Amino acid sequence: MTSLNMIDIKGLNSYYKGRQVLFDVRFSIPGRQVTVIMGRSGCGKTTLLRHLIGLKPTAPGQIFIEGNDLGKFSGESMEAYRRRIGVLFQSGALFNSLSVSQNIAVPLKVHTRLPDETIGIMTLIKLNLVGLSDFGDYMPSQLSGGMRKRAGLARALAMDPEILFVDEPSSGLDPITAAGLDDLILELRDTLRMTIIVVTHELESAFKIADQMVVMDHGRLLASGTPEEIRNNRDETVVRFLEREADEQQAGTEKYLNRLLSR
Ligand SMILES: Nc1ncnc2c1ncn2[C@@H]1O[C@H](COP(=O)(O)OP(=O)(O)OP(=O)(O)O)[C@@H](O)[C@H]1O
Repeated sequence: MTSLNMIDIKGLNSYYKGRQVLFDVRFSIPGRQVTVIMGRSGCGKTTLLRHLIGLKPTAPGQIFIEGNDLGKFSGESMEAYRRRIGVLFQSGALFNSLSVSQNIAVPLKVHTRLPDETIGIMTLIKLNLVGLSDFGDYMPSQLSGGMRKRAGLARALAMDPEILFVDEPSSGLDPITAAGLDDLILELRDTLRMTIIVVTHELESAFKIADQMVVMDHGRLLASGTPEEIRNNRDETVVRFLEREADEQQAGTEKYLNRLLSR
């Protein structure tokens, strides 16, 4: 028996006010692996993510979740799907007026009727998972960028999602903190066996965490495959993308190190 993919995207097109930004995108996301969606700024990664989490209607084109057409989900099925997914947005998207613990408790309060005591315990478990056990009472403004990302991740994990979507985990973080977040993503895949979809333009991070990669360019799928297959892809546009990103990333790391050394 062939195993079912967690998600199949078939001929997805997308528009903002009549302007087409995704063109016939098709690929599959296997379960319990890390799939990385890569591409330069503006190529449509976040838009694709918005379709995948049901924030943008899929027609024309289809997205299947374990074989079921997302576009045909009833309100109830969509609610059930949302309970199965966790999303870490680019900014971390924490509520600034709530403490870290209160932020993590939000999905549990919205989606469950669990007593406060149970929610408190579950919140602690998630804080521990992301290495923030001592920071539950802190306000988001008191945290560093990396810690805010971790807190956002803890909130995305609050409902024990089967599928985790992460938008640009490294954005705004220094390379060392970003690497720590990559390790955490791999740990979630290995220990909790989650299906993880990461959107990024950071090459080093992408090759470190991906089981499967998808490269997008101007709203089109340029290539997909294992990291090995992408690295060996001889298509001119793919090669150019990888070389240019590597140069830019190197420049970014050098800039960071120079900044550190000049302090
Ligand atoms: N809300 C919106 N309204 C109109 N156009 C949009 C909107 N969001 C994105 N776009 C456009 O859609 C295209 C794809 O944008 P998208 O944000 O999906 O790309 P991206 O690859 O995620 O970029 P980045 O890495 O900078 O976040 C871009 O041309 C962008 O200008």
